[in-house]
Amino acid sequence: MSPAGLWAAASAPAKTNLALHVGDPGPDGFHPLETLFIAVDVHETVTASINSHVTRRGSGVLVSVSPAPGSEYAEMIQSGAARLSDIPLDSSNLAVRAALAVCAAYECNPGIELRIDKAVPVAGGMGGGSADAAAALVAVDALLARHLDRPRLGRERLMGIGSELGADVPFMVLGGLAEGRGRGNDLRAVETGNQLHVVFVPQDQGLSTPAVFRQWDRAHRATVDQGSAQAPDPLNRTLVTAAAVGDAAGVATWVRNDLQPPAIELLPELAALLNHGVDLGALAGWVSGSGPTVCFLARSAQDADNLVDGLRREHRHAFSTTGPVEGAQLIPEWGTI
Ligand SMILES: C[C@@](CO)(OP(=O)(O)O)[C@H](O)COP(=O)(O)OP(=O)(O)OC[C@H]1O[C@@H](n2ccc(N)nc2=O)[C@H](O)[C@@H]1O
Ligand SMILES: Nc1ncnc2c1ncn2[C@@H]1O[C@H](COP(=O)(O)OP(=O)(O)O)[C@@H](O)[C@H]1O
Repeated sequence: MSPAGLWAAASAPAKTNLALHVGDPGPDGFHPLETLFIAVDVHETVTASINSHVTRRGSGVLVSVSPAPGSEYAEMIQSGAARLSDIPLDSSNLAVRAALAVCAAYECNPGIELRIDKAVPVAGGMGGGSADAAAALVAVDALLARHLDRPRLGRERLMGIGSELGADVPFMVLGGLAEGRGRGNDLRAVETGNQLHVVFVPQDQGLSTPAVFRQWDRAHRATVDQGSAQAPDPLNRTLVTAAAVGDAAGVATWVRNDLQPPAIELLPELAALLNHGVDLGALAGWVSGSGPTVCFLARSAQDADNLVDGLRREHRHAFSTTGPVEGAQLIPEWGTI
């Protein structure tokens, strides 16, 4: 706890992509995307406090990570399917980078301690590190505004800062359902109605996002080499409308992830799992983002629970979520702000 007793906590959701259309990379190596993000109700929580002792150590931001009690991630740690040591605790941690970026915006680093309560499996294509960054942006903004008695930077400015940290970070601040273009950080919010029920099946092994994009490149080398770089296909408006109104059958028909084939090339067992979920009653299955977490769409909360039960009977990790949910938020009752 900070000597001044000043601390703030924020949560941010995980995501999947109901559409992920990839174009040929530009000179910076990044791939232009057309994507439809949906934020789901599994959350990372970041608690930030001021600790002047921390300024004398390293970057001036200290981070610790614990599995969120009761989360599937905590179970994965307990069963040996995931290791906390996969998460860096130095200045490459996305939450640390986010805290430092907010400090830079305020031109002040009084020494900050971060605690991450992690519920989102690591390197799974669910944007857990980006959610940590988004929650840290919101928590540290509130903390420094109060510490310095200044107005908060606010959501728009935090999304701009998040853009510099990673392609997914601005969406984790925004949340809901949103179309993403460019690197995925040029966002347009979509108004939504009913909720969708999505079952996530995390894998014991992670996949590196750059490795999956490189695998995609191998299959598309011909067009890049010929100097005829292809833009990503535009989003399917029928899918966007179906997701907006919570029409699960419509989403199941049109869901599309261009990174799924390269993810399956890197982890071939994903193909059988995708078919198996549909055999167990899912409306559709897809790889979440760059994978390897697999998602299944269920018609109802009951169908989602039945699917989770079926998968868990086979000793798989699985949990059900709903979305869209809101983006990064302060948790007033967890802080002194
Ligand atoms: C694929 C997606 C889909 O939402 O997320 P994940 O499923 O991995 O969570 C995103 O595009 C990833 O977002 P994020 O994980 O924030 O990526 P970044 O840190 O910005 O970039 C990591 C690396 O991915 C590659 N990258 C990322 C985004 C993009 N539009 N083109 C790319 O080629 C680059 O090699 C980059 O160095
Ligand atoms: N706070 C963080 N939590 C998890 N991973 C992090 C974090 N900060 C940096 N990383 C690094 O980012 C990589 C991707 O993590 P993550 O965001 O969970 O996956 P994905 O990009 O597939 O959604 C990890 O393998 C890890 O090395």
